[in-house]
Amino acid sequence: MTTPILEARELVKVYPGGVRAVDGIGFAVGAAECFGLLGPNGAGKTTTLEMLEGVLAPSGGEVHYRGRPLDAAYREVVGIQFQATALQDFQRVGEALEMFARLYRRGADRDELIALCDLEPILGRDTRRLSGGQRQRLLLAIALVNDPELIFLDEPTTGLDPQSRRNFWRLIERVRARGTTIVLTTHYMEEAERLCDRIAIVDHGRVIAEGTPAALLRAHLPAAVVRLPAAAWPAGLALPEGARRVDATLEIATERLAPVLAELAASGADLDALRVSAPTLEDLFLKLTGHALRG
Ligand SMILES: Nc1ncnc2c1ncn2[C@@H]1O[C@H](COP(=O)(O)OP(=O)(O)OP(=O)(O)O)[C@@H](O)[C@H]1O
Repeated sequence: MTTPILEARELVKVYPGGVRAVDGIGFAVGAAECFGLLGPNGAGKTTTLEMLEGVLAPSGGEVHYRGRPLDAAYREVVGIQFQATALQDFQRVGEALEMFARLYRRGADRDELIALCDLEPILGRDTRRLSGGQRQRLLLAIALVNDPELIFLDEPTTGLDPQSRRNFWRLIERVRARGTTIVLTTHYMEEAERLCDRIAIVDHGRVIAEGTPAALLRAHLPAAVVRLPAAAWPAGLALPEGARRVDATLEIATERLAPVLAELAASGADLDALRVSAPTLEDLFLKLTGHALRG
């Protein structure tokens, strides 16, 4: 990791009524890094993010920015992607941008921001008449309006169709390429794998694993899983080493694919229905928690 810019230290949040939403979360985010909090609904991601943003007071622990506790100057250097409810009725896209820009001393170059977030074609559009993807682009531009060093995105693509989600990913990649530090929450493992340099997997208010997606997968799961219908395997022939039957499928988890494929080819088995897959963060989550990410 590069120099930490943001640190969560033993954060705890107990809501009135006793819900312990965050139960001792700690991690550090490097400058210019895209850091993801990945976890199922109710895991405590939003609560953690709001404490990092400085909008929710922790019940325990601290947030440090550049090595010091948060202070009044913090809101000038961070950008928060608000919910659509922050937009006012009878407001056009360009007007919304200007209204938010007036709240800060620092400001991004307006034309650059419009180009970055692809807002030119919809500047005159009523903010109530935007598609889901257009609304998210506007809310991202608003998060960037004070030219922040660090932005927070809470489930930025939830509810978007797959095409708009991919478009939004490209936009986040552009923002990251400019050197802006990004902290986001998501329950889409594909989003975390694609966008995040490092992730913390959160469950029941705690971090259960942290690292780069690739390192986490390498540490906990085989490099590849080969699957073949069990019926395709020649009767009487011993199963390949490491193979196990899962219902009507033969599964071989392996670190080295080539010898496994060579053995299968030599066996005379019908390989037409053979499938090779790389484990995903979803598999990892299932392995670490015993329950599915989307469940
Ligand atoms: N204002 C609140 N008062 C009481 N309990 C709350 C409050 N906000 C959240 N919670 C509870 O805290 C826990 C964590 O919620 P949180 O929204 O942080 O999780 P999350 O991982 O962001 O989930 P989601 O993806 O559904 O937003 C949940 O059990 C939730 O019901």
